[in-house]
Amino acid sequence: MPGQLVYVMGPSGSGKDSLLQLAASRAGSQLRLMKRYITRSAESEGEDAFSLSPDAFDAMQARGEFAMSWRANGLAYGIPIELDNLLAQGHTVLVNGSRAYCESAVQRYKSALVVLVQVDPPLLLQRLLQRGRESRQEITQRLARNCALDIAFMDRLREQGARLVVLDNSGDLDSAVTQFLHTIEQATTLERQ
Ligand SMILES: Nc1ncnc2c1ncn2[C@@H]1O[C@H](COP(=O)(O)OP(=O)(O)O)[C@@H](O)[C@H]1O
Ligand SMILES: O=P(O)(O)OC[C@H]1O[C@H](OP(=O)(O)OP(=O)(O)O)[C@H](O)[C@@H]1O
Repeated sequence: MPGQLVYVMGPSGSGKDSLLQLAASRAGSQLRLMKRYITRSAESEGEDAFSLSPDAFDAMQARGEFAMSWRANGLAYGIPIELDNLLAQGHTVLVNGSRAYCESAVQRYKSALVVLVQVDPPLLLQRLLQRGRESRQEITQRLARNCALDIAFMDRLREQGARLVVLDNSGDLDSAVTQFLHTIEQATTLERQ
């Protein structure tokens, strides 16, 4: 039985990492959360990711050790090729993705469930400030990225036949995670019928 990729994306600060961590802890072994390789200092708060230098990242990429990779926010992000093994073994795998990369992701993983996390815009700045990981300038750049992204990607994803779900995380995290897990359950049940 093939596995299911759940590709989660959304603006910085929308709560992707929080949703993924809590969903993975609630679901236990039923879900696998891919740990990312990011050229971000290991000291940075928040996401449990492998930290590596840009040169080390480029070397991994050159060796084909990433199933997916992209660059944004002055950083490089890699999803290890182990993802393909987990999917082949039938696992449901969660990935913290990128909106700018999502069309490439769906081209490679055609049955992916794409979850766009959304938050009321006024909340976004508040949450990024609350997280306290980025400088005010970096926060401004991340918010500006949202405006620069071509929102037609959602229509293009649907034209590609992608399964796209929008998840609102403006309320409490627990409710959003419950909705997220329910969405995954529905998608994996449908996929396997
Ligand atoms: N539903 C929520 N309610 C309140 N705070 C939240 C919620 N979801 C996430 N947060 C907080 O908002 C900040 C950004 O969340 P994070 O998961 O890092 O977002 P992303 O990974 O999308 O950048 C963090 O400080 C996190 O604790
Ligand atoms: O193309 P975009 O949708 O804008 O995403 C760009 C990158 O930013 C986010 O990661 P990161 O962990 O650096 O930021 P975040 O935790 O603040 O989302 C996201 O996971 C992507 O890797």
